[in-house]
Amino acid sequence: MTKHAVSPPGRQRRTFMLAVPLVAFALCSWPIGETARAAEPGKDTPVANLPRILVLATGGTIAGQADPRATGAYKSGQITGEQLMQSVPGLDKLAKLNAEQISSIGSQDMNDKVWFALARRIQDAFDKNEADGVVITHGTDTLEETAFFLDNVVRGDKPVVIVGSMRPATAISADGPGNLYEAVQVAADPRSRGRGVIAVLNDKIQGARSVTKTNTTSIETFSSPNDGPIGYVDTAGGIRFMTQAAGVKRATYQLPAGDQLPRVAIVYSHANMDAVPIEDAISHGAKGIVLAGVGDGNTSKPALDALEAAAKQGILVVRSTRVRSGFVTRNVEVDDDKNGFVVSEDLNPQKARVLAQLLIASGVTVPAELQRAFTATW
Ligand SMILES: NC(=O)C[C@H](N)C(=O)O
Repeated sequence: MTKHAVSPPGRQRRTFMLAVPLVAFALCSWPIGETARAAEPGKDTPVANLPRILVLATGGTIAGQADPRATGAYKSGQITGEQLMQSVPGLDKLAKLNAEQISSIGSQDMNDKVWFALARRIQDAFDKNEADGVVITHGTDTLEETAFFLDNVVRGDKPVVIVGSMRPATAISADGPGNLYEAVQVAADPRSRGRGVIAVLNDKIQGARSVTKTNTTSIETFSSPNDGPIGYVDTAGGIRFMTQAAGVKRATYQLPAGDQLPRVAIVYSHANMDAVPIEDAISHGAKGIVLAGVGDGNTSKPALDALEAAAKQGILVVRSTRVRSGFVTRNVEVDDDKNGFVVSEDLNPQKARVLAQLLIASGVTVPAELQRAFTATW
């Protein structure tokens, strides 16, 4: 050890006292690029300069209220979007807000009618330049399907953010107000443009293709098993985008006329699987069948035979998986080329179903084209 390796105690203290303010100054003035908060509207932004955010309320637990029937019981979709916004202090400093009620349902009741109404309203608001961004308040049960549907049918690059909560508005430590605040923060931020429909819950920003609900009741429920969040947001630190969302579409498909998508069934595979659920789906008029297969989108011999027969009848058969992460790959244990099947890649069964519906509605039948539609750019 040299004699300079250990400084005398007085010098150490002086160096330390000098270093602390220097480091603090450096940290405060460090240019933090994408994380910079300057782009975000704040308390000093004049109202006239605030972005215009259209809030479309659909119901869900975020709008839920306690039900006296039992402790912990509640009903979804009890309060309006307007009431929800009023319960969040400081929201009006982030954006000029305008709320519209599209529906008041738990998202277990989400349906094509509400999807079409949402898609048409958002498109109209963007086409007529009525809004700089949209926030959709939604139940969490089917939030990922709505996000994915809208990503495929709403054109443009203005932010569309979907938000929900796991605890009703009347709960102790309700997560809705914080989530809504962060959703508006993200929708109001120009850096959110061009990222497709994004979900904001519990401080995470996640892409429509990847995001999925992974826990029945915890507030830490949404994750993106194959690629993780695209960014983070919190009321103190602002927004940090880390990466681009996978497979961003923001419209490839036209909304079909009317307000209904073609019937596509999801068939869940398991041990000792027979062909009955597949035959049922066909007899009820399914135009497509998505297999929530075991492993890499596999299923039993009788079920495979029934699916092959379905594909021969012109029913679109998509192999997905009941496994939470990973990809379903073509022609591994199943001969997709021979059977006329499509694989869902990373799309879970519920999202593969939405895409199958849009493809059928668009009249796409060429196998290579169908398969291409399921393949994301990574
Ligand atoms: N946390 C929730 O929002 C669940 C509720 N069932 C819904 O999806 O509307």
